[in-house]
Parts: sequence; C-alpha cells; structure tokens
Amino acid sequence: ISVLEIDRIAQNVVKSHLETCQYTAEELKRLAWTLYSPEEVRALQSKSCEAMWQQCSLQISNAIQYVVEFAKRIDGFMELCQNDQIILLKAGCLEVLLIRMIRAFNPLNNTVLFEGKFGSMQMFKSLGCDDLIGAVFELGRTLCRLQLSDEELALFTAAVLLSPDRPWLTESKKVQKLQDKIYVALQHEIQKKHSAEDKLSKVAVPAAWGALLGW
Ligand SMILES: COc1ccc2c(c1)CCN(C(=O)Cc1cc(=O)[nH]o1)[C@H]2C(=O)Nc1ccc(C(C)(C)C)c(F)c1
Repeated sequence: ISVLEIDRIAQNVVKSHLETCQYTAEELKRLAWTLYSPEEVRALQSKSCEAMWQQCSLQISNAIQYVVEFAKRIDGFMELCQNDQIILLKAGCLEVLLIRMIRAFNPLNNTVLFEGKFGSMQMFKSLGCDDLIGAVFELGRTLCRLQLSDEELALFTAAVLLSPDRPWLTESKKVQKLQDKIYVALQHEIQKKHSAEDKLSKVAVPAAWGALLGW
C-alpha cells in the first residue's frame, strides 16, 4: 500500500471524526472549567435513579448516533455488506463512544462533561452503579495518559470499529484489510509526533541552557 493511499485514508478518517465528534477541542477546553456547584451536584444526586438514567441513556443514544455517522463516513465501511456493517457497529459503538468520551474528560480534576458542565463521579450517585461509573472514569484517566491528539483518536477509534475478529462477520478479510491500512496511518501519525518531540528535545535543551547562561 502506497504512502499516498495511507495519507488519503488518514485524511478521510480524521475528517469523518472531526465532523462527527459532537464537540470541538476548543469548545471542550472552554467548557472544561465550568464545574457543577455543590448545590447542583446535590440536585443531581437527589434525582431518582429512573430520572437520572433517562437523562444518561438519552445522551448516550444521541452520542451513539454520531458514532454511527462516523462509521458511515469511513471509506470502505459502506462497501461492506450490511450484515457486517451492523455487526461492527453493534460490537464496537460503545467501545468507540467510551474512547471518544476522553475528549470531554478532564484528568486533572477527574471530571466529565454532562449536560453542559463538568462534574465528578459523585454526580452519578443516584444511578446506584458506582462500580460501573468508577470503571468509566478509570478508563478515562488511563486513556488520557496516552495524550492522543484528535488525529490519533480518529484513527484509533476507526481501527477499533473495523475489528476483523468480531463474531459472525462474513467478510472479515475485507475488514482486516481496512483495519491494517488504518493502523499503518496511525503509526505514521504517532511517528510524526515523536519525531517532532525529538526535534523539539534537540532544540529545547540548548535553548534552555542558553536562557540559563543568559545567551
Ligand atoms: C463522545 O463524548 C461525549 C462526552 C460527553 C458527552 C457526550 C459525548 C454526549 C453529550 N453529553 C452531554 O452532556 C450533552 C450536553 C451537552 C450540553 O452542553 N448539554 O447537554 C455528554 C454526556 O452525555 N456525558 C456523560 C458522561 C458520563 C456518563 C456516564 C453515566 C456513563 C458516566 C454519561 F452517561 C454521559
């Protein structure tokens, strides 16, 4: 596979991600420091389990629509047979949604965007499933340590979606070929960042010493 084709795939996947990721990085940065007040958290915690779950499932279903739209815009996905498109989305949409959520997760204060403001795990208390919520937040913290850019996140979620080992796929070889190309594109994206870091580290240290020595 040529470098040109890898670049074309990377551009298509990143464009599809940016068009369907619900919030731009700028919006999330601006929102990230609007936290729920203690009173607002108490109000959320006093909601019934049913009412809270209604709200969460509404938001999750809405977010899943965006994941479906993301898949449909990935070159090659719509060319798969419908049976396989459904299998890939049923098996992968929650994984992709949870990975995408890290964009709206702030690891510095362990808060996540919910209904327009950022709140900690406590605000979901009324759901009565602290272990599940805890696991979602733990996943958020762990994935944030990867410090994935939007480009890397786009390629990583596309590769997760196009997993050839999902049960009952009829054309798993075709899915494998698409995933292989996306992984190559992801490697290139990561190498770009590391080579930039290497360049920076070569330059940065002398510059720091220069500043120190008053050059
Ligand atoms: C793909 O990444 C994300 C990240 C956050 C949100 C979404 C998607 C979906 C919309 N959303 C909203 O808060 C909707 C809103 C924004 C706004 O300004 N007004 O309304 C967020 C969301 O739903 N967050 C949430 C976080 C924890 C949970 C768990 C209960 C799973 C922990 C959850 F169900 C939803």
